[in-house]
Amino acid sequence: MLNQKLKGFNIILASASPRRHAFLQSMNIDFEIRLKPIEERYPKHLKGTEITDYLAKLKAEAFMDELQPKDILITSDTIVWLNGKAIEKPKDADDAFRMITSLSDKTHDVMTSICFTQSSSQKLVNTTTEVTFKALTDDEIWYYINTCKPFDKAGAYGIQEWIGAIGIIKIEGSYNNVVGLPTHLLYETLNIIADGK
Ligand SMILES: Cc1cn([C@H]2C[C@H](O)[C@@H](COP(=O)(O)OP(=O)(O)OP(=O)(O)O)O2)c(=O)[nH]c1=O
Repeated sequence: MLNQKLKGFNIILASASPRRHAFLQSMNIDFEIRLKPIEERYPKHLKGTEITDYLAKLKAEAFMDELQPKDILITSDTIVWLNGKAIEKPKDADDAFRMITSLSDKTHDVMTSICFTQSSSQKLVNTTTEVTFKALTDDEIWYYINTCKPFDKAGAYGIQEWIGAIGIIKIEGSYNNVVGLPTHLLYETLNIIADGK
C-alpha cells in the first residue's frame, strides 16, 4: 500500500488549508507541514487550469533550494471558473454576495492543480469538476455568508457547508477536488513517484 511504499520519502505539504491537511491524514500519509508566505498572482492571459498549474508551481518555488533528495513537496491551488473568468477568494461579505449570486442557477467549473516537487524533478496534475447550483434566494445567500463566513474559499462557497447541502443540484467529477484536493490524483501520482516512474 502507498503508506508502506512512501516509507523512504519525506512528504512535505506546503499548505495552510486545514481541509488539505485532513485529506492527507485520511489517506494515512505521514507528512509535515511547511509554510512560506506567497503572493498568489498570475499573468492575465492564463485561463482555467493554466492558472491553477501556474499557482501550484509558484507555491513550490520558495522551497526549491531547501529540498533534500528524499523530499516530496506537495503544493496545490483551486479556483472556480465561470464564463471564462476565475473567481477567487472574496475580499468581504459584499464581494462574497456578488460571487455567490453569479454562481446561482448556473453550472461552473472547479479546478485544482497539484504540484509534486522533488530536488531533481517536478510533476503537475490537474482535474476539473462541474458544479451546478439551484437558483438561490438573496436570503439564502446572506444567511450562508453570515453563518459560515466563506472568506477563505474560492468562489466564496464551501461545497462541504450549508450552501452545498441545500444549493447544489448536480456535480460531475471529483467531490474532493471541489473541497480543494483531488485525492484520487494525489494517490495515483504518489504511487507513480514511489515506484520510481
Ligand atoms: C469551491 C470550494 C473551495 N474550497 C477551498 C479550497 C481551497 O482551500 C480554497 C481555495 O484557495 P487555494 O488558494 O487553492 O488554497 P488555500 O489558500 O486555502 O491554501 P494553500 O494555498 O495554503 O494550500 O477554497 C472549499 O473548501 N470548498 C469549496 O467548495
